[in-house]
Amino acid sequence: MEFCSAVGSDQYDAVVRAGRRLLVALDFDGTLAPIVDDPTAAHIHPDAPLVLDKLAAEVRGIAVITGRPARQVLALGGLDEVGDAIAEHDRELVVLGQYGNERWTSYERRVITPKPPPGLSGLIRELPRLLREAGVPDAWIEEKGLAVAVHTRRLADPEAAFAQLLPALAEAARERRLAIEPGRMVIEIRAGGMDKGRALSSLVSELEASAVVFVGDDLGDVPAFEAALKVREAGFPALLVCSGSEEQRALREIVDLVVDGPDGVMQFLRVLAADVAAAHVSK
Ligand SMILES: O=P(O)(O)OC[C@H]1O[C@H](O[C@H]2O[C@H](CO)[C@@H](O)[C@H](O)[C@H]2O)[C@H](O)[C@@H](O)[C@@H]1O
Repeated sequence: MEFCSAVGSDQYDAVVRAGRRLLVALDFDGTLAPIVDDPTAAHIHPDAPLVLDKLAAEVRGIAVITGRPARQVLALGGLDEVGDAIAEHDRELVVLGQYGNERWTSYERRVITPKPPPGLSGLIRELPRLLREAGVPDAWIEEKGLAVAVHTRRLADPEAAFAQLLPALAEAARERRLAIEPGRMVIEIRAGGMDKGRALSSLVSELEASAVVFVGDDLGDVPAFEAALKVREAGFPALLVCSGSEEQRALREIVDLVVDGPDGVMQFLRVLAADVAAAHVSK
């Protein structure tokens, strides 16, 4: 493994030694699932169920922390079944959807979700007009219950459309006291007050984990990387891993390791599982 931070190698060794105290948290799109043009067809990497199962046997817990609605990611990820397999090792799979606003666990098997933020339904009604006025009438609108996402990936010039839309959608969000979440060819408008960092920090406390690995690919993952850094600053091991892409290079500056997209994530998790297992044997 080629680490890109000065502390990456030591942190990797320390999270391996943490073993059953280690929480591994992963983003979904671009990390566990390859990016595809149609968001409704973004299925989990075919190797992921087995890889997560093997890893779960060695660590404290596995979590998926995603911008997707929890129910959607359960279906696209086959995560119910992954939860069944993990239960065989007496481990829990936690899914935190909509940037931590929704929660599902393989022990409880129900999605807990808050009410949509005030202002969202009015904004959704206004969106077709806003898109027309921004000169991007054909952007795809994804209604997510607690949020709305506007996608440009399937347009003729996705980057230009994204740049045209961002100021208009940021203004519309600000007027309604909603948060804006730019991502890979997507601009999301959602409730503020929660992000993947808060979600990760709460989960570390809840599971009493004393080491963390977080893997993500996009700007919405930055708060989770920052939360992992706080774990490290508190004196516990934390490894920050980027699922690398040409599309999103900004994360490379803040992480310890860049792997080659979801294929690279699978390879990293396999090696991590094997190293943690070997460390248990040698104890
Ligand atoms: O937090 P994540 O799990 O990474 O979810 C973030 C957003 O991902 C989805 O959009 C992204 O993936 C699509 C499928 O590969 C792709 O077409 C799109 O361009 C990407 O931005 C999803 O549709 C959003 O709702 C999520 O918030």
